[in-house]
Amino acid sequence: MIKVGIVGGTGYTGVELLRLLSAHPDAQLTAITSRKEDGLPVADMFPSLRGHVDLAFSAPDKIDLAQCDVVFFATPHGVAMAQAPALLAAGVKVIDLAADFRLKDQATFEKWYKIPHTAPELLEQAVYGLPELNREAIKSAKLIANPGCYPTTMQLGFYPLLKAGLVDASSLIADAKSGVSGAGRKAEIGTLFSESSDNFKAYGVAGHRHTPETSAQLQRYTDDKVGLVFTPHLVPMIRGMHATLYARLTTDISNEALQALFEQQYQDEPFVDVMPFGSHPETRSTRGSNMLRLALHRPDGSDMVVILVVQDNLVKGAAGQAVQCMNLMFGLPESTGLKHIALLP
Ligand SMILES: NC(=O)C1=CN([C@@H]2O[C@H](COP(=O)(O)OP(=O)(O)OC[C@H]3O[C@@H](n4cnc5c(N)ncnc54)[C@H](OP(=O)(O)O)[C@@H]3O)[C@@H](O)[C@H]2O)C=CC1
Ligand SMILES: CC(=O)N[C@@H](CCC(=O)OP(=O)(O)O)C(=O)O
Repeated sequence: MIKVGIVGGTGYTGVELLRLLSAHPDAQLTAITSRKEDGLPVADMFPSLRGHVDLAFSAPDKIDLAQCDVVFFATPHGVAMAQAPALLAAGVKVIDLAADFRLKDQATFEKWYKIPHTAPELLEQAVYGLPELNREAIKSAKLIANPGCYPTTMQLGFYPLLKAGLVDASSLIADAKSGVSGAGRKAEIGTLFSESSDNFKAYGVAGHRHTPETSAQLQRYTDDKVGLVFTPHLVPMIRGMHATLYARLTTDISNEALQALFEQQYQDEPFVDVMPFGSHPETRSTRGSNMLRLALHRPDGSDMVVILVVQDNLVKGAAGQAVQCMNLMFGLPESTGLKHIALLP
């Protein structure tokens, strides 16, 4: 059994990790931290876990995480970078769901996250945890930078087109919508029921930190300079993310050939579903599952290709993806513990 620690067990991605890992056949939950809920049984806070998790939360300074084989950080940016050096030195693998190790360039990280990076020496060894595009490196990684939720949709949607050199890399557009759980469980005015329900708005239009993350990753797959305009929106739902991606074709290609390109790219992927051409994937078709679904469109008379991508921001966008990485790092079949079908309605 893999002994698992979770730092930040009271947040939305933390409780999602608990849901997935408590049912994982090869994982044994060993340590779950909370600064505020030290001593409280996990199932008292989250009754959905009654009968599944019998541990209590521990304050981070009261627990020896070095006893774990792997520690997940489901914490705000800046927490993992403080603790990862000692854990890695003790032989513990680390999977960070935050952005501490996603950007290779320290200055870019500090510009966007507005905190100093305290473990820049680890940036080079950190492996970006997007299994569909980085599987071999993840298998031997000791430190995983789990991707952001929006970047997962953008990369898996644009990648086949960029790799095949079919689109203008300099004019990519992503118009994406997230459910409110994407903002976490912490109290904030913008996520109050009366602010976020029956309401719809864009944010971060002038610049969102997921733009440099996504651009840097996409740049790995093309020699042309990647230019990405990304606009996130908050929608009045709890879970789910929908990205509408636009790319300008530079080659004359049929719809059938485009569809075949995506189907071939993802044919062996357990968590990417290429739907029939012209489909309209719904966020609820991924709710609670680790599946990302996408569909291609060609607006009549246009040289643009439109890719619709949906996922559950807390699963494929965060905790499920992190467990997918754990499976790879420990030599397990990649889908272990991740075969849930989405919840309808
Ligand atoms: N929500 C989402 O859809 C996604 C989130 N992410 C990223 O995952 C991370 C976690 O997000 P999310 O679960 O939504 O956040 P939440 O705000 O819901 O939870 C944060 C957790 O971190 C703990 N925490 C906060 N500060 C510290 C600290 N200084 N030391 C130790 N623990 C701390 C909190 O617990 P306590 O206060 O009890 O200690 C809480 O359990 C973030 O970096 C986020 O950007 C990534 C992809 C998607
Ligand atoms: C709705 C909402 O607020 N979403 C978050 C994204 C959460 C996430 O995936 O981002 P990081 O891990 O990079 O923080 C946001 O836009 O900041």
